[in-house]
Amino acid sequence: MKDRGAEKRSVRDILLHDETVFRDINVFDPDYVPENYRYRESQMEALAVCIRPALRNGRPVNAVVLGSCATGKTTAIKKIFEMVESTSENVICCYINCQLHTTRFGIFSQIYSRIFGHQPPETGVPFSRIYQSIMQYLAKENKALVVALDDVNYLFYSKNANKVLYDILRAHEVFDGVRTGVFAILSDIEFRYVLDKNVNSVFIPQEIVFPPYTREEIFNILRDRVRVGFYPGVIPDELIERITDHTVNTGDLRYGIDLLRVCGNLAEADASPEITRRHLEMAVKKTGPVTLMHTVKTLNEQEKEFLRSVMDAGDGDITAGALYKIFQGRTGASYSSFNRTMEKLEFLRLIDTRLTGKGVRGKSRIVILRFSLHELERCLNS
Ligand SMILES: Nc1ncnc2c1ncn2[C@@H]1O[C@H](COP(=O)(O)OP(=O)(O)OP(=O)(O)O)[C@@H](O)[C@H]1O
Repeated sequence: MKDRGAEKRSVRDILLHDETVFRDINVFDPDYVPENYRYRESQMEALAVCIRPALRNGRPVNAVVLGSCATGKTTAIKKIFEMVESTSENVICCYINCQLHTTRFGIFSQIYSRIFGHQPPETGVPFSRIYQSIMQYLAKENKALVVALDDVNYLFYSKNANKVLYDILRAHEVFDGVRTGVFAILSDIEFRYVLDKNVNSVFIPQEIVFPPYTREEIFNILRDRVRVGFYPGVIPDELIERITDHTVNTGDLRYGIDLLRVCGNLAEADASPEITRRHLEMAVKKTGPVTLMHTVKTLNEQEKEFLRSVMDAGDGDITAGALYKIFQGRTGASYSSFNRTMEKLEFLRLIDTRLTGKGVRGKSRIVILRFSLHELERCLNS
């Protein structure tokens, strides 16, 4: 690199600097689908077995796809959907992120848009008309529909899971010949029993499990990403080993991939042709817990204010009553709205609450943050 070692660089230098350590920076994006997708052959086969009947005029088999965060569930679904659609025109595959789409209308709008190539109008069209258009199209064209509901636990919170599954899976009772299936993706194993308890027997799924990656697998996945994302020689294997250790400690492969990206950016900011140990140390300080960050980003302002109130309360136990006073000071919201927010954040595993046995009928609760204040602050401020 031309200006390697330059002590002081002007803003203009930085903007015009045209050398890069990245062969393809998109490789480090959260929704990048890697060409080389290893260690998930048996899960891909299980997904294929579920879809196969749909290719032969039958009904797809429902599945629940289980595994902790960043174990490759979404990637597997996207890859298999891509394969199916390039193989056959008789199956429509629709991937829906339930963190973004939590209502019946929202979910069926996504399916509608997948089929017709545009969203239905947001107002003035009743749900039933959208639903009918979808099902009539499937019946008339004799096409099967497979819907992947990613992070389906968000639908439980909005209490829409049962209705949505029912709408999709019992369509054939009203629309003759319609063939539909659902892949429900869950990253929190604890929700497995919630699914059984809350969803009626219309959904009897095959279970496809994505176990956590071993250390060696993580190292190989990160090294593959390095090969595609960086120019040769940018990062030595020894540093990939260190990043692997950090990744194993957090249990989140996304964190490792993000560390690589941040390291690359820091090397570039230094006009260094390679990533050094110092860049990694800086990157570790800069990079927050990716999954927590991801969840916090999906919260609305009131939910974030709740978390800020927890931060205001500082370390140590705080009762729900005391926390409400802080929350009310920040938002002016009612106690019932505070309670609803608390339930949602507990549901999303951001906080825990525990009964103290005191207060009215022993119902006083304390609120416990499931992450450190420091981590939370980083996520709220990013
Ligand atoms: N076997 C693999 N090979 C290469 N990259 C992988 C593999 N598994 C996961 N990844 C990468 O890890 C990141 C997270 O993967 P993905 O989104 O598929 O996980 P997930 O299980 O759906 O996560 P979550 O439950 O948190 O949504 C992505 O960048 C993906 O490319």
